[in-house]
Amino acid sequence: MITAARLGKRYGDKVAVDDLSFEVRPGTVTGFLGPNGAGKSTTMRLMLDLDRGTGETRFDGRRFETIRHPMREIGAVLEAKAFHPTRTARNHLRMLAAGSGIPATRVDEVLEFVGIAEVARRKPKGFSLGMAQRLGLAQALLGDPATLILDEPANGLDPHGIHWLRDVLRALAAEGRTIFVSSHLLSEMSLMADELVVVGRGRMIYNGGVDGFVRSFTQSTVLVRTPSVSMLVDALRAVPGISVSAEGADGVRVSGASSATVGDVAFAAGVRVHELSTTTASLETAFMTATGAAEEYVAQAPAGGGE
Ligand SMILES: Nc1ncnc2c1ncn2[C@@H]1O[C@H](COP(=O)(O)OP(=O)(O)OP(=O)(O)O)[C@@H](O)[C@H]1O
Repeated sequence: MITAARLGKRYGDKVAVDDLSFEVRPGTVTGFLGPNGAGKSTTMRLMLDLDRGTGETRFDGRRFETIRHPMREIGAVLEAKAFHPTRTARNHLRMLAAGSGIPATRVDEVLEFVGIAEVARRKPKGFSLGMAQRLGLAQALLGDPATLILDEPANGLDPHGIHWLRDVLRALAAEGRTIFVSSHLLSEMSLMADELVVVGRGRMIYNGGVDGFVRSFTQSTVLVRTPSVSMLVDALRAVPGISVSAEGADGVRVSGASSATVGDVAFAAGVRVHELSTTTASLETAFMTATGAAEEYVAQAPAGGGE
């Protein structure tokens, strides 16, 4: 369990992280989302005592600085390409293993596990971003830690790599580990994460389950197909709070009511229904709504768009 309490960080006048508190529970993948510049990397650095700020983070009740062999308890990758410039990938890991009392045999095990055993005798300098990400994950897993903190681990991975990462993180969580992972890939996050911490301009926007996030920041709608569109529209318009719009020749899109309510209204009005389905918005839509006002860097619309 990670407990982050009142984390804060300023750069001059700029508040990068503003009083953030959250918990990351074992057995779950917790996604850390936020627009560019929202304070995700700074928060992760604060959690690992790599930056000075306010507040404190505890890992199973203990502060990072009091943990004797951090690699054996907390695996972290904050920068994809932070490796020794002249050592081979394998030697880089062997050196880290030796420093933390981890047997050298574990190095080949993790290199195999992340799928880069073939290039282990090359220098990471020449690695693609995807290969570097895999080496980073190998490094994080070296000490078989119960906690993983990963900043944008999917960045640079191809679709197969992303799929693989998702399976790996879910499997590691299923073993009871605590996994905190930031990402910009929202569709991936919706498949990978159970819980979310969403920040904007350093502040907490949402902390809770993925489904709850989508429900809180989007509105699901109900689609009805019926041969009696006008009868149904009249019946629905009589109900306060419901709004309707046409969807093709035989469809009605309904906002502000559950499918059960819509079905009951149709039944009471004697309207035959051929389809009744709920459309839930995506995590991406929820993210855009939740963080729209908290975006740090907003691109200008291209000039001469010819609207
Ligand atoms: N060393 C620094 N000096 C000054 N400002 C900084 C420094 N590092 C970060 N910041 C500022 O703090 C804020 C948070 O940055 P941070 O890198 O933590 O955001 P992020 O959510 O990780 O962004 P991204 O998704 O783009 O990686 C930003 O406004 C950034 O410009």
